[in-house]
Amino acid sequence: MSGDRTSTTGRAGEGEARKTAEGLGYLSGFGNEHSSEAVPGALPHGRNSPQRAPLGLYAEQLSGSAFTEPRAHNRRSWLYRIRPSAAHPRFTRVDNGGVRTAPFTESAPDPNRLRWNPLPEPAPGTDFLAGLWTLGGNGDAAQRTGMGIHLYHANASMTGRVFSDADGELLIVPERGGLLLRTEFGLLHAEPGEVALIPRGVRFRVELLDASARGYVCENYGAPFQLPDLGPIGANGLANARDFRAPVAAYEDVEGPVEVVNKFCGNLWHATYDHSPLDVVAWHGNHVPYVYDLHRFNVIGSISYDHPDPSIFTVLTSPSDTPGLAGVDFVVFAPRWLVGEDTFRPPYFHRNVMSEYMGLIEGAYDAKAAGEGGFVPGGGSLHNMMSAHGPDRETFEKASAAELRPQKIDDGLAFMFETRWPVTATEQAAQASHLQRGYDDVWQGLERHFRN
Ligand SMILES: O=C(O)Cc1cc(O)ccc1O
Ligand SMILES: [Fe+2]
Repeated sequence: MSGDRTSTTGRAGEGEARKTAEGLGYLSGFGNEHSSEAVPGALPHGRNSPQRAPLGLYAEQLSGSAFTEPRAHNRRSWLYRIRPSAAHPRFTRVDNGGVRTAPFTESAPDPNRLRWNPLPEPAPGTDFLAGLWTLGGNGDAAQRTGMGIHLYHANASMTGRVFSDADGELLIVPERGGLLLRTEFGLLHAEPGEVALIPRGVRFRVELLDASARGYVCENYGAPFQLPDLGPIGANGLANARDFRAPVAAYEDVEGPVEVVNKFCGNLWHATYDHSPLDVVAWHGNHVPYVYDLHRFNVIGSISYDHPDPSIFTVLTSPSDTPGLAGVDFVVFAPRWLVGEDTFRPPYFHRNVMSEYMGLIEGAYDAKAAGEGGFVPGGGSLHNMMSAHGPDRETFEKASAAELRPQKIDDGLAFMFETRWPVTATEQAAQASHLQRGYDDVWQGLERHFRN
């Protein structure tokens, strides 16, 4: 793909960005050593940092792991750009808007089950960054542990500004409205049902492909997401590595003021550059943005009896220092067949040492009644460490009486951010008007059936 020389930022709803998003080229594979050049000859061969980089470009390394981390976890990319990133003026603080960062100390961690409706309509002219709203999280961004859970609701493209997050990588889960992500590495297109990942520190701009856009973001402060081990599942299955797509190089050669907003240790800082930092003409490496279509997930489940634990639905995992204990797992509940014999098929009643934030991308979820005031697309639930939850009354009654024929669950797409540390809600989330204050009621009226 040739260099995208000019910035076509476009207004929300304009066809321009969608046209650009269609037919984008991609590089396939997870964690690969990719390479890409927007102009032939821009990528040096045989070395990373020649005395003079090709075409008068500057060579720059972007490290996503310590230099010394084991090869299997080492992440870095080499960027060949019009100006080095170092050529920038001083950053100064700007208002954090709705963005909050760990440690989350504004409110006490709450053992109650919490559920929210979707974010309210934003004011006209709200872009992705202005529309980011933090629900809560855990850990400590400066210690590089834990995560932030955000939602976004935007009705304008980012124009004249780009964003980067030093605190963590961003897993963007669109629920409504397509996104065109212009990154230092090239362009990514993410529709609802797909997810996009922007690595720590990578500059990007979000353009809307529809009049508005809504979704979820997991800001992972910890180790970069990786594919889970498959163990006895074997060499294939769950999210297959080849279905992850990285962009091909595309650059902007824009001289003129561009606002760069940098999230650093919980605060937003900005500087006005005299050029666009999306000026990378070629790159190679494995610290790269990517998109993944959740419909490609190979769902594995029980073909005999019982409801398996949802760890088999793990798309990506961010390991912590303890093997098997994730800082955060990204889990998807994708269309699948249920065939279990003599089995209560929806999610079971449970209390979990892990904490679970769930969102809904489309349709309904099989443990919860759908519809207004329930678990709806764009809404979310938080079931913190050891809080008792599971099917609501209506689901329990139906599933206990259902005839156990093979059943296709294909009316929804839900996901979970599951984490080893309790999630503390922000003050704005704890007080939000869109918090469902009667959520506990869904488990009221579960009748006593005991006979002795
Ligand atoms: O609470 C939830 O709905 C998530 C979940 C799903 C499942 O199938 C089993 C356990 C679990 O926590
Ligand atoms: Fe659960």
